[in-house]
Amino acid sequence: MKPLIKLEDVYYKYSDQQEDEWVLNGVDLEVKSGEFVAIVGHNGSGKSTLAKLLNGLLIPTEGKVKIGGKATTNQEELWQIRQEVGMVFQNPDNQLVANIVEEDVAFGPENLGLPPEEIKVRVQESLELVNMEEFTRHAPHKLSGGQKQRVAIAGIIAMLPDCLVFDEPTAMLDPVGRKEVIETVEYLNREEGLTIIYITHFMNEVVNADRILVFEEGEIVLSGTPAKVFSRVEEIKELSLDVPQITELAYYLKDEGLDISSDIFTVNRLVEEICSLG
Ligand SMILES: Nc1ncnc2c1ncn2[C@@H]1O[C@H](COP(=O)(O)OP(=O)(O)OP(=O)(O)O)[C@@H](O)[C@H]1O
Repeated sequence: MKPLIKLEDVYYKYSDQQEDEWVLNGVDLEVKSGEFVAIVGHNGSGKSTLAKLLNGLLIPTEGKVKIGGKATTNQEELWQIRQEVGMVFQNPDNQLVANIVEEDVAFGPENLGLPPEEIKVRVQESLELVNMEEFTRHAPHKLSGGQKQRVAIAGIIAMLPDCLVFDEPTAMLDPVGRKEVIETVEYLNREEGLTIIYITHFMNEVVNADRILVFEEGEIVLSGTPAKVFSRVEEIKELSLDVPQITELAYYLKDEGLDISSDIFTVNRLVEEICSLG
């Protein structure tokens, strides 16, 4: 099966950068349809730039970005690519455009020129998918951060994309909002089969991803399942990143000689492992 997303030797630099100063430095990547891929890396490592390349907001300086076989460098296909790859950014306030939730979600489909009956169905279904159907007639500015972000997600999925790219969608939210958003993302991936690219600084948000890519200076320096990536505690720390606290605790307990697994992401699992030691 062809990958949904393919990056072929992608280099990127902004116009004000020096000749040899690459923000992305030869990135090769394939993402299959239905995969949940997390991207982590410290500030300035190129994550947001990569996100913007995925739906043609930016075009590679060198190399190619292909979505379902279509290259973002091909102007005629860009419109199609932008429908297939939906973007969700950090600040929900910047993504909400209307005064009533249902009008906000309808904005994208209306711009596609769809018939009103179809728009109505899409709005209803999208709000149900993010668990916000009770707020159809509410004013978006009166919602909590997590609720606003879920309305923003509904507005994107009403366009029926194949892939959702999240660029630090929980950075401005409190712990409750963060939980709401990550549960919604996981649900859309697991139950609706949407392909997810999820950029974050919070490692505990991506323990259920299929794959984690660690970025450093515009390159993928580490990749694999959460179990594989998080077991490299020292390497991750050298990159100024954190592993989930509970994984780190398990790592040091194991280092002290406790016979437990290295892929522990939850408190319950650590408790079980320790109790089973007898
Ligand atoms: N519009 C721009 N013009 C010039 N340079 C930029 C622009 N946007 C980003 N950069 C530079 O590109 C590099 C990568 O930035 P990018 O935002 O992709 O990193 P990031 O990993 O997403 O960082 P963060 O975690 O802080 O969001 C940084 O050095 C940044 O200063």
